[in-house]
Order: sequence, then structure tokens, then C-alpha cells
Amino acid sequence: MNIGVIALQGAFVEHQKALARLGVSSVLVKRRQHLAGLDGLIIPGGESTSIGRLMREYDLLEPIRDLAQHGMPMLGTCAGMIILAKRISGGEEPHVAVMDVEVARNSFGRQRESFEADLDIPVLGSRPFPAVFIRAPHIVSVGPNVEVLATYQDRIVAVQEGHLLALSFHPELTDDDRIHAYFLDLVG
Ligand SMILES: NC(=O)CC[C@H](N)C(=O)O
Repeated sequence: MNIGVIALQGAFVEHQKALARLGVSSVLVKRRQHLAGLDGLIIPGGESTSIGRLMREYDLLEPIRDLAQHGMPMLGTCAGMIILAKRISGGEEPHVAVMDVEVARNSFGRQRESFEADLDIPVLGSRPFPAVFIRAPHIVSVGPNVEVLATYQDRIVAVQEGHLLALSFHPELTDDDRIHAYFLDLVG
């Protein structure tokens, strides 16, 4: 299985480590040619404006959109979720724009810059998932084909639209690898 991790900015090494714990090696994607031959792609957390700007600069935006539209499984975490969303609250220009969701950035307030919460994510089983939120976005609204996987304080924080997964939090910063395993199942 060939998994790529976008490595322009943010927490990409941690995703590689999580995949390695599951016995899967991965490729760091910095340029267009690194997308060749991938079966799945992870877009990490960090700063969505920087990641989006670098994706444009390196001509990655269109090829990634194309791959997503042709069925490549993708996992976007935190900033990566913003990158995948078709709509960003406040009218900011979207980036890869393939998931039928609207996201709001930095939505848990300054006093809650970073926190951990035990989330109920039924697709992962009954044991709660330790979710790390860092200046996290949330999902304001979802289209008809989007499944809500988890909420936190009445806000949507995890969604799936077919082969695309997006999370407000950072599953790579805990040693619970169930999200990555779930993603690898989607890759097949
Ligand atoms: N941890 C994160 O990825 C934070 C996301 C960041 N606040 C953004 O809007 O891009």
C-alpha cells in the first residue's frame, strides 16, 4: 500500500510515525511527481493558509483535486480538513475543495487553544477516542452525502464523504491508531 503524506508544513512526520506503527511505510509529498502511484493521501494539520498557498505555488492543488474526484481516499486532519472543504466560513477562498462541507476556522476560542477530549466515534467501536484539538476548526454544515462520525459539544468534528475523511482534531498526536487503521481500510 502506497500512502502519501503532504509535507509542506505542519504535523506530517507524526502521521508517518502513526502509519509506521501500523506497518505501513509512506511517502512525503512535497512536489507533484511525489503523487505518482499513491493509493491514498493524508493532508496534515498546521496552518491551512500556508499549506494552501504552498499547494498553489507547487502546482499540487489541481492534481490533488483531480485524484480526490477520481476516488483516491484522503484523510484531512485539522488544517487538512479546511484544505478539503468546499466552503470556508467568512468567504475565504477554498483550497482543494472536494468535500461538501462548510468549515469555520479557529472555532473553539482563544481560551481553548489546545485541549484533549474523549470522543465517541461509533465507527471505531465503543472505546472513546482521545482527540487532541489545537486551534481547531469545526464543521458548520454538511451536504446530503456526508456522514457525521463525531460531534463535540454539539459541533461536528469528524465526517466522511465516501472515500474522503476529515477531522477537526489531530489523531497523529496520540498513540491510539484507530483512525489511521480506519483510513487504511478505506484505502483497501
Ligand atoms: N492544528 C491545526 O491544524 C490548526 C488549523 C489552523 N487554525 C488553521 O486554520 O489553519
